[in-house]
Amino acid sequence: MTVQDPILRPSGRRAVLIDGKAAAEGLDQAARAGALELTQTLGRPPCLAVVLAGEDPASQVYVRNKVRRTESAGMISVEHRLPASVSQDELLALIGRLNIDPVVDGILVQLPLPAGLDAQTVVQAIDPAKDVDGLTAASAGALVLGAPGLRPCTPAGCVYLARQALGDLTGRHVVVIGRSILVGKPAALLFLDADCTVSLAHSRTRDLPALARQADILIAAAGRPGMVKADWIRPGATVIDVGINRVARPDGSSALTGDADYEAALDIADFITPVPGGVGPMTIAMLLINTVRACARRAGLAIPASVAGTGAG
Ligand SMILES: NC(=O)C1=CN([C@@H]2O[C@H](COP(=O)(O)OP(=O)(O)OC[C@H]3O[C@@H](n4cnc5c(N)ncnc54)[C@H](OP(=O)(O)O)[C@@H]3O)[C@@H](O)[C@H]2O)C=CC1
Ligand SMILES: Nc1nc(=O)c2c([nH]1)NC[C@@H]1CN(c3ccc(C(=O)N[C@@H](CCC(=O)O)C(=O)O)cc3)C=[N+]21
Repeated sequence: MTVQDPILRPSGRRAVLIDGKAAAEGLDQAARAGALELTQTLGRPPCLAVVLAGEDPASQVYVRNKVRRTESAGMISVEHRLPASVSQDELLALIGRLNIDPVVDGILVQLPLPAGLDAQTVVQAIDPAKDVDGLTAASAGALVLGAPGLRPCTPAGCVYLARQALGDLTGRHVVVIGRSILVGKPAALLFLDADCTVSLAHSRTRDLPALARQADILIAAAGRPGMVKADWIRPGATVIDVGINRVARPDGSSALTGDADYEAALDIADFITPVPGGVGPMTIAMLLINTVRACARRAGLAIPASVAGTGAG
């Protein structure tokens, strides 16, 4: 598939949805096959430990789906839910225990952490061999250097979905909105690795709508519902919507929505990821794949063939 010249685009055609849920199911199968192979060799399944402090809504959605999918991929999921009042020292002590626990292969600390806790100190305490989120200095350094390592899951999912829609990404202009350590910054580096030309935008960027309009691929990762308007999107562009925002409905219930004005974007973009059903499921798929990889590496085994060509890095 290629992006069509906007002039040739038949009027009235709507954007093609990039089905993150279906892509994630395929990757989950690969992770499952890898987990089975490791279980047979090691006599125990790969194990992911998740630390959730406080009540961030996007994190709650993540944890719910992650536990289910880790288990259905034949891996063990251990959850550590802590109150928002947990101290930095308690959190560091827990990570210390998980680091030395021989049957824990992956450690993920949900971000953002509650106020008063220093996310950098906590994340950097994770053993890089277990850093399935790809956030430690060792993983981030490997990403910058182009060395092998565990890559951040959400950005890896964005690249995967962009490739699925567009094929080779060489030379495409990618505008990433958001520069967090979790999403925006590593996304910029991964698209750079895919030979894209990358602009990294943030809250101090001047004339963001004009910059966004130059994007062949627009990555929306600001956490601002509806921020990306129709006139921010170049006709024929691909929109990858990372935002997971819980918004109140008039009837008092709540819905998940992304950072793009989705309905309006459908008339302008050629390809778009929905929320839900886009990047979110891919994040979990990449996490499962990273857990299989971490488990194999820690045991000194080859990466199982089923996951070797997937993910990033
Ligand atoms: N789908 C998924 O799997 C995942 C989804 N998410 C979601 O993605 C979103 C972003 O997450 P995360 O990166 O952790 O969030 P952060 O809050 O850590 O970072 C947000 C970034 O967006 C920038 N930003 C905020 N407002 C604006 C604005 N008005 N104009 C331009 N830039 C802006 C900020 O700029 P500055 O640095 O200048 O402050 C910052 O760099 C959230 O909705 C989160 O829930 C996150 C992880 C995974
Ligand atoms: N250290 C860390 N790493 C993260 O990757 C991380 C994090 N902290 N904190 C929170 C955000 C958010 N996040 C999501 C992942 C998947 C879905 C997900 O499964 N979304 C489904 C939701 C479906 C539904 O349940 O409604 C979808 O979009 O289709 C959501 C949100 C990961 N994050």
